[in-house]
Amino acid sequence: MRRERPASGLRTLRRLAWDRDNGRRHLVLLGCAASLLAPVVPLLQPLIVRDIVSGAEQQRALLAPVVLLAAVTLAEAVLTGAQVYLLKRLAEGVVVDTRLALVRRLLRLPIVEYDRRRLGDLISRLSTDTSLLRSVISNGVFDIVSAVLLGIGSITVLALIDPLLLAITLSSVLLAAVALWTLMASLRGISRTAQEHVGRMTAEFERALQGVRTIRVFDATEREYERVARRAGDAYRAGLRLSRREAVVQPAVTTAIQIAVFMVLLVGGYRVSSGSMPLGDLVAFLLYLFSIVLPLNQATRALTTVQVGLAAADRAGEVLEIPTEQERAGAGRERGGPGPAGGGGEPAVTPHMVEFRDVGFRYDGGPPVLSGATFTVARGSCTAVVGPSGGGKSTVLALIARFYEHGSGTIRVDGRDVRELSHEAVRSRLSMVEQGAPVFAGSLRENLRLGAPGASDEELRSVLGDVELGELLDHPDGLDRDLGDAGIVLSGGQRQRLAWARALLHDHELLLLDEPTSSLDSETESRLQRLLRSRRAAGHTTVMVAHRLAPLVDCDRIIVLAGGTVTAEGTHASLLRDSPLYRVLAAHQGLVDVEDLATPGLTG
Ligand SMILES: Nc1ncnc2c1ncn2[C@@H]1O[C@H](COP(=O)(O)OP(=O)(O)OP(=O)(O)O)[C@@H](O)[C@H]1O
Repeated sequence: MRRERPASGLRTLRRLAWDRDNGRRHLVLLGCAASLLAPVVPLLQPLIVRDIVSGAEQQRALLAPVVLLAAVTLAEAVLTGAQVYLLKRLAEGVVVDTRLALVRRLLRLPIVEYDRRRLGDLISRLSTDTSLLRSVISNGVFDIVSAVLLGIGSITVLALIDPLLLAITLSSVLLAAVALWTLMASLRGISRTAQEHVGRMTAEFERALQGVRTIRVFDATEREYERVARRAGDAYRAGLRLSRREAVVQPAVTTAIQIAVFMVLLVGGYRVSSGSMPLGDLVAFLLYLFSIVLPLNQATRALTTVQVGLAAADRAGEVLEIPTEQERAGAGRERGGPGPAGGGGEPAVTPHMVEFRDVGFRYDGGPPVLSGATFTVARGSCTAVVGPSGGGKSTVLALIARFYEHGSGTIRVDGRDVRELSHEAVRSRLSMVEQGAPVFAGSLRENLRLGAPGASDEELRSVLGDVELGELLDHPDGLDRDLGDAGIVLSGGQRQRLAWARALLHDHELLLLDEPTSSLDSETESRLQRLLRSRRAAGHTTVMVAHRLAPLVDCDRIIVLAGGTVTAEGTHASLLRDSPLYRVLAAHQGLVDVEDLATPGLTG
């Protein structure tokens, strides 16, 4: 089941901009100060203008108020510049922090989370959603604060100048407030839906790019385009719903202000002409009205931006609240080095490098994949796991590497219950060649150094020779050669040998191999087997999963896994004698005569 904890965008923003002591608090405080100061100038300006108008009417000296007006206007320009810079800086900081926090967490999630989620959607949270956060801070929250303060200040001054005109103004502005309130109630939800559609579109597009060759061959380009287009259409429609709400609100606010201005002009003009109101008061009143028009419009836009940004922060927060692999498993009682279960005293070397006792496992609520699986892998041995497709062989390797938490029973690695070890401690004992042998975009050197960052170029060249990849060094760029996305410039066999080279360089005591020779010719396969024999001679342990039995015949022990349980184990020779299933596998690969299949008990 997908776990969707409700995440609060506000909480996420607070965490990133304030809680973490990352030197950004002073920016937040300065931003707040600038927002508090920003309304002061527009509040002062009309009062000074009123003085100037009255002074002109009464033919008083105007120098002082004019100089004051110039100083206040200059101060406003400086303040605005400082505010813009501070807020942009704060916004960029929050965006980069969010991105880093997301990447940090996204690289450390339990493997099961990657199984559950669409990678494209996770990428869209990192790119599109975090960009939306920027405007929340740079022209969102603080604009609203300034506008509210300016509004309160203006209303107070307007009340002092003329309460009747203020009452007329407020009744019109109430209309705008109702429209705004209605919009805000729904904006965040619609925006969140729009962003989810963008996430799904990215996921569909990523899927299409990943399988672009297959799509071409099966003439499915147009159908794939339709899939992406459907998601783009969903995002477009959600965007339109958003725009429709905004389209109602913006004019409602503007019209309300215009009505207020007309009413003030009408009533104020009448009162000035009848002598019950000084002209300076009417001018000042109108200037105040105009001075809140712009911030009010700005605040309307800012409220929209904030809602969109908060929806984005919700989505980022959702990921940030998924516990990492380590957090979910609990910190692991011990992070330490090799030793027997229970620990204490001098670590003893146990005879088994891997031990499965009655292990039961199912993927994320699916059917049982392993049930009561029990076997051991002797230290320094080469052990193979064979069996029908889908029988759980790769799952065994995944559980040894602790990619998933097993349900029941006990798994020991190097004599230690894996649940007592941290994930890092388990993995510090092993190397792996995965099925499909992933190669990373980047240079040959970067790929080789993935698990051995300190390896010298000499060591890299030597290991390439060991796995028969010396030919790659003939390229003019040598170790700097760019291997393209997912190692596209390499052949399937080269990619597999590169995965071998990487695992050998990593050189840990336990080597896990999942179908490691499926793309190799028999000569290269023999060469790699010799490498395994020398590792075995050095006391290292190998667990190998393979369909083809030929490369496994000289393994010390072969485990036959079918239906999630170990049905037989022994050497190639003993299994041919004792395991009907193994004989069937061997016969289908031409390792024994088909007549042998007639042996009694074969179908049992
Ligand atoms: N990440 C996953 N999420 C859900 N189910 C999975 C996952 N990986 C494997 N399975 C299921 O678990 C079962 C065992 O898969 P596993 O890959 O371990 O088999 P296998 O013996 O290695 O098969 P093959 O020889 O074809 O590689 C299969 O039924 C498969 O569908």
